[in-house]
Amino acid sequence: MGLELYLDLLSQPCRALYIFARTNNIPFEFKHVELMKGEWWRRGEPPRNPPGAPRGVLGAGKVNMLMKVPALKDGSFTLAESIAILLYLARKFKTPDHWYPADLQKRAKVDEYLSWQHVNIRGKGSKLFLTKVLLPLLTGQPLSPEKLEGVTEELNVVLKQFEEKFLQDKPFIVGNEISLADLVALVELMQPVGAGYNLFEERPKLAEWRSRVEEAVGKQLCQEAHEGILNAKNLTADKIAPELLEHFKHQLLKQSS
Ligand SMILES: N[C@@H](CCC(=O)N[C@@H](CS)C(=O)NCC(=O)O)C(=O)O
Repeated sequence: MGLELYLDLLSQPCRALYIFARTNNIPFEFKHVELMKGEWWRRGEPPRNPPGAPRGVLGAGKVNMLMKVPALKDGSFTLAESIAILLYLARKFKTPDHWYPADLQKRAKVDEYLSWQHVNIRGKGSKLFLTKVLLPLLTGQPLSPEKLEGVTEELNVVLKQFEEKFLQDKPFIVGNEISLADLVALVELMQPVGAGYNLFEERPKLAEWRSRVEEAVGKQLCQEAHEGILNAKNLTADKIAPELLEHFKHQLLKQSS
């Protein structure tokens, strides 16, 4: 059995894997897990999965023990966590060195960004997306300008750090060539763009970096991977599984309290 990747391209880490695998000609079977339909949600455990409810594509934890996307299955081997999966693919398929350089210090700089981004770029970008796109669907009310300003400001703080501390004046995060750090950064930065906050507009340095990253992996591939998220502004509540809406409601209310 060949390599399987369980993905939904609305998810940032899934897009990173998809683009990485495609741009490096890594053969894989695309297993689509529809997040908005709550497929991942059916974990086989109450109260999330009432008795008799269908099991999701992730097979109640058999493919990803954490029941999230992305997930990898390679024969009988399974793996969770996008960064671990990216590294597994880079090593197994011996992708070009620049993605995860053998040079000790260059590699450490990739690791530095990958370690930082989780609660910073990813955390704040996801929060803006959930607040701007999903919260109004849950409450049926437009978002208050104060709330929007608050989450946007949190994101702006980490964007400034990204630009000034990580990117500086280099073409890519680790110098002259694209690495996993750039790819992971790009997919995360596109999430707020999908929510209607075009953060590149007033940041020419980031906009130029974005073009370089897209050029390096292929503009068409990037466009294809981001098509869904760039239409996310048009999401309506009826497209989202009710249990998922309920979950997000709790999550967002907790975050904003
Ligand atoms: N740290 C994980 C994050 C995975 C993750 O949060 N996936 C989301 C989609 S972006 C998901 O499956 N959410 C469903 C859930 O939280 O149960 C990774 O990088 O793979």
